[in-house]
Amino acid sequence: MERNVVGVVNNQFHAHRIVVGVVILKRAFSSSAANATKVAVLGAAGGIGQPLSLLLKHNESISHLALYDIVNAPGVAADLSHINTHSKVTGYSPDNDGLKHAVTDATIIVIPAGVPRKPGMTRDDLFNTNAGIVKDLATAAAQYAPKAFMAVISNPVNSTSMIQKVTTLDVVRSSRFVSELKGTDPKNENILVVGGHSGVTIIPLISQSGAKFTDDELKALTHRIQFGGDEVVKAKAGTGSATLSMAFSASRFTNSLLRALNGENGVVEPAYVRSPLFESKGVEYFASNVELSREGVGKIHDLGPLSQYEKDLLEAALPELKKNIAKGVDFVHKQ
Ligand SMILES: NC(=O)c1ccc[n+]([C@@H]2O[C@H](COP(=O)([O-])OP(=O)(O)OC[C@H]3O[C@@H](n4cnc5c(N)ncnc54)[C@H](O)[C@@H]3O)[C@@H](O)[C@H]2O)c1
Ligand SMILES: O=C(O)C[C@H](O)C(=O)O
Repeated sequence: MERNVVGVVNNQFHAHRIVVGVVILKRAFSSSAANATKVAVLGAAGGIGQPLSLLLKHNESISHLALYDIVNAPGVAADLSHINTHSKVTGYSPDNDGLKHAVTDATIIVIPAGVPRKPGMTRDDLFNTNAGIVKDLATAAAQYAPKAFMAVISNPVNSTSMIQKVTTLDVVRSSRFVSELKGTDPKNENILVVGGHSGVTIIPLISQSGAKFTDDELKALTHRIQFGGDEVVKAKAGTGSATLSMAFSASRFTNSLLRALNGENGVVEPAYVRSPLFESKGVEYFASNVELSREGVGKIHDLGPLSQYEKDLLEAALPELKKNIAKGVDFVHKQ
C-alpha cells in the first residue's frame, strides 16, 4: 500500500514508476481470485514481516501466504505452516527464482523489506538504501504479478509509496493515545490522521472526534502522535523501530483491502494516495480517508472541518510533503 503514500498507479502501464511508490492499483478482482487469494509478504523474516505473517495466517480470506526474504523465509514459513488455519504457507529465498515464485499470482503484495531507523536518524536517512530495495521488489512484482496491489511499508514512505498503510499506524496510535488520556475504550476513539507519515507531515484531526482538550494537552498529544515512531526507536535503543504495532496496522489495512476487493462497499481506510486534494498547491500525494474498492482506491474523501490549529498544522505539512514527494519522483526519473 505503498504510497501510505502516493497515488494510485496502474502498474500495467506504469511499471517503471513502481519504484518509487509502493503501491499500486490494479484491475478488477475476479470472483475466482476471491476464492483463491494469495498474499505475498516481501521481507517476511524481519521485525515487521514475522508478526505480520502471523496475523495474516489468521485471515480466513487468504488461501495462500507466500513469504520471501533474503534470509530465513523458508524457516518462518515452516513454523507458520503448523498453525491450524486453512491457508497454505510457502517460503522463498533469492535462490531458484524465489522472488518470482513468491509474487506470481498474488492478489496483494505487502513490502516490509528494508532497513529500520536507529536513534538519531530520520526516516529520510533510510532513503538511499530502502528506495533501491523497494525498486527491485516492485520491479519483480510488476513483471511477474502485474495485477497485484502493492502495499509498501518500507520507510521513508512519504517518498517511497504510492498507497500505503502507514497512516493506519498513525490512526492506531492516535486512537490509543487519546483513549489513554480520556480513560476511554480505544475502539470508540476514531481519530482521522491525514497528510503523510513523518514528523510535521502527520496531521491528526482531533477536533473532529469531539474530544475536548486544553491547548497544552492538545499540543502534547499532537506531538506524541507526530513523533510516536521516535518514541519506539528511542525505547528500542538501536535495535530497530516499531514492528508489532506496524504489523497490526498492516494486517488491518490488508484485511480492509481484501474486503473491498471481494465486493464489500463502504470500506474506508486512511491511505496515502495520488490525490486531488492539494494538487493545486503542488502536493500530488496526500493521505486522507479513502473508500477502498474492487479497483483499489475508490472515492477520496475531503478532510472535513478543521480547527484553526489543524489548519496551521496543514500549512506546516504541505511544503515538507512536497519535498518528500519530489525526492521519490527524482529517484524514479533517474532509473
Ligand atoms: N510505514 C510505517 O509506518 C513503518 C512502520 C515501522 C517500520 N517501517 C519500516 O519498515 C521497514 C522494515 O522494518 P523492520 O523493523 O521489519 O526491519 P527488519 O530489519 O527487522 O526487517 C527487514 C527485513 O527485510 C529483509 N530484506 C532486506 N532487503 C531485502 C530484499 N532486497 N528483499 C527481501 N527482503 C529484504 C531483511 O532480511 C529483513 O528480514 C523499515 O524500513 C522501517 O523503517 C515502516
Ligand atoms: O519511526 C519509524 O522509523 C518507523 C515507523 O515509521 C513508525 O512510525 O513507527
